[in-house]
Amino acid sequence: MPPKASKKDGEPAERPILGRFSSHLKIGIVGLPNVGKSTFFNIVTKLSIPAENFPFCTIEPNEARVHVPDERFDYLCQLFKPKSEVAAYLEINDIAGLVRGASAGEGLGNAFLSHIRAVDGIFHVLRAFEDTEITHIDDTVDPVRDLETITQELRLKDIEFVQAKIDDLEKAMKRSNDKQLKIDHELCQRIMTHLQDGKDLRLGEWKAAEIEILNTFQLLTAKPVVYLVNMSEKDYLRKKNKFLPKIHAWVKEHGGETIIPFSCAFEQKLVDMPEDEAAGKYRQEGKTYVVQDGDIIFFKFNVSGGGKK
Ligand SMILES: Nc1ncnc2c1ncn2[C@@H]1O[C@H](COP(=O)(O)OP(=O)(O)OP(=O)(O)O)[C@@H](O)[C@H]1O
Ligand SMILES: [Mg+2]
Repeated sequence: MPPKASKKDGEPAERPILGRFSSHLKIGIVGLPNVGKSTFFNIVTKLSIPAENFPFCTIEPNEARVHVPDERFDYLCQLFKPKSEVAAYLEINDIAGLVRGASAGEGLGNAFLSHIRAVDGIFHVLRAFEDTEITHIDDTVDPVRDLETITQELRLKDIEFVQAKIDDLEKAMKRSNDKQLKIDHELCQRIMTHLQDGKDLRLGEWKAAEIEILNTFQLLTAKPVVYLVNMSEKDYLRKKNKFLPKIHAWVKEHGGETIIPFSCAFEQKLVDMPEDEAAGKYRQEGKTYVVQDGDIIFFKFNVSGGGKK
């Protein structure tokens, strides 16, 4: 059962999270080619899959499990000294880059869809670093255009899926008077209108019963998203990037999800350092900031890769 939206006096209603609820969470790294997805994957998982300067370097998805550090878990273990300690982990999938027209077979075609369909949430990596040596599939660095490209492709794929569902339901409705078919058909039509209006499904207002049906579809635009803004080391350290305000404005207008600015270039350096040296550097410089609901919250990473406020 998905959590219901609750509303305390004066507080805005919390948007329910669509999706599968399980103790085995999978997150997919999504974005245009050559934006730093595999580099990010290598940094978080401490692996070394190919992350080279050419589009479509990744074809097959790479998967890894990462430990999620949590000082509350450590505290409880110290307090209760349980016989076994099973800490939380997250499965991360590095997915091939998407391009404009991907939903119709451009680039690496449709294979990416099953990979995105299989995850519970999306890390959407955006390129906000300028480097003439690193090819951009659309020639110029423009993360807001890239956001539009990716979200449009995901929406188009959802439209295709829902249209097929509507066609199937209409065929079934000719053969049977089952009330559930009518309910599903009406919901699919509302989903379709929502998508055709250019809106992602996770931003819709759905009733609990509708969420249960929606969750069986595993639609791409229903998945929760965190935006990872990959900037140059210099911008990251001075906490300034010319694209960030525009990205922030776009995200605010399209659901206001979490934005995490970071730098693959900076993180890469730290990964290659001995832990003590990296920890020292993190303490000096390793502050990042999260932009959520218009607020900028500073927090420090710790060396094992997790963030704590
Ligand atoms: N912040 C950054 N500053 C400079 N260069 C970067 C930065 N982030 C990544 N790169 C470089 O960009 C190139 C592409 O990175 P990567 O292979 O990780 O992209 P990708 O999104 O996985 O691409 P694909 O979809 O083609 O697999 C690499 O040469 C990487 O070193
Ligand atoms: Mg890659």
